[in-house]
Amino acid sequence: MESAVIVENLTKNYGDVLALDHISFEVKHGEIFGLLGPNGAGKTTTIKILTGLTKPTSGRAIVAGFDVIKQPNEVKKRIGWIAAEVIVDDDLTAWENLELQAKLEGLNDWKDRASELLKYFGIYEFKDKQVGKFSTGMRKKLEISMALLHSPEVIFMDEPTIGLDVSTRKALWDIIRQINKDFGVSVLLTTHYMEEADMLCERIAIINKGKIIALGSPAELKEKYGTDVIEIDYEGKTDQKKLEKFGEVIVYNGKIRIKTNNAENIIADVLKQLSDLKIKAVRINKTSLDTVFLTLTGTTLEEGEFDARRFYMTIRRARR
Ligand SMILES: Nc1ncnc2c1ncn2[C@@H]1O[C@H](COP(=O)(O)OP(=O)(O)OP(=O)(O)O)[C@@H](O)[C@H]1O
Repeated sequence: MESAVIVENLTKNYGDVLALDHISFEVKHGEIFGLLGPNGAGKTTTIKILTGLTKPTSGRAIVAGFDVIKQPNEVKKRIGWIAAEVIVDDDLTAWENLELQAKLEGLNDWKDRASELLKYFGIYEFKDKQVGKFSTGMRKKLEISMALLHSPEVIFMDEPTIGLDVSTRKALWDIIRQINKDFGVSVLLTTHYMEEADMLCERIAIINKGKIIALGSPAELKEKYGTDVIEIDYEGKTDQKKLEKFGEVIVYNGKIRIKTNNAENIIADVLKQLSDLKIKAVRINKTSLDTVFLTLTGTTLEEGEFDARRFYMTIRRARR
């Protein structure tokens, strides 16, 4: 069977900005697939192309068996989309939101399905309550109900847990896993949270500056690119050369980073070498997707291009 999503050499220019640079990947049927990368990497642009909101400059994409450029309406019938910002209408009840969604989708027989979804998510008894009074978790459940109303084959989620507290985020991971299993829906989500990609996605593509720089299951990527990283905050002057016998060393901004396969075994010797420095903090980061990203790009996701201003704008939008 053809994959749920096929992306071939997708490229997108916004004027001089090359937002996507020949990316290719496939999402298999029934898979939870993640696009992981910092702000500005091209994640939203990818989702916008796959949901028909914008056209690629070149390349090809097939979603649920249809070409997103040539058959956008066929694609739209078969996909659900959950944006980073909350899309429910606070002034309406949950049921009215579903009714509006049904109208937008041109659905006639939607009421049984809507009841079934609200029951599935445990919010049926609140169906006639105004959504403005819902908790964040309940709103997310309603949003997902709306996205599932027309029984899509593929769901796109752009930064689904941005701005959520840790427990709501984890609850949402469970929901995403459940709908994937119970409704057989394939999921393509974007995230800049390493842990989210690691915990939730069967396979991920790491995207940076418009390019896919690695693709595989979290375990495969850790195996291939992962290392332990010793991180030392210091004051004083250090000689990088002295440390190179321990592994690959990066020194910048008052931080030393050493990539190694056996952090615990060498840490004492490393600190001995640095006895003339004022050591402020020492951390050992075991292999994780964060160290995979560091190996591939020389920077961590947080340091990368995480844009706090845009992040808080998104949260403000979500809270409105
Ligand atoms: N409408 C637009 N006009 C011009 N440039 C754009 C437009 N949309 C995105 N870009 C640029 O394209 C690049 C990729 O942006 P995109 O939004 O896809 O990244 P992202 O990984 O989703 O990050 P974010 O989480 O910040 O949305 C960035 O350099 C961005 O500034």
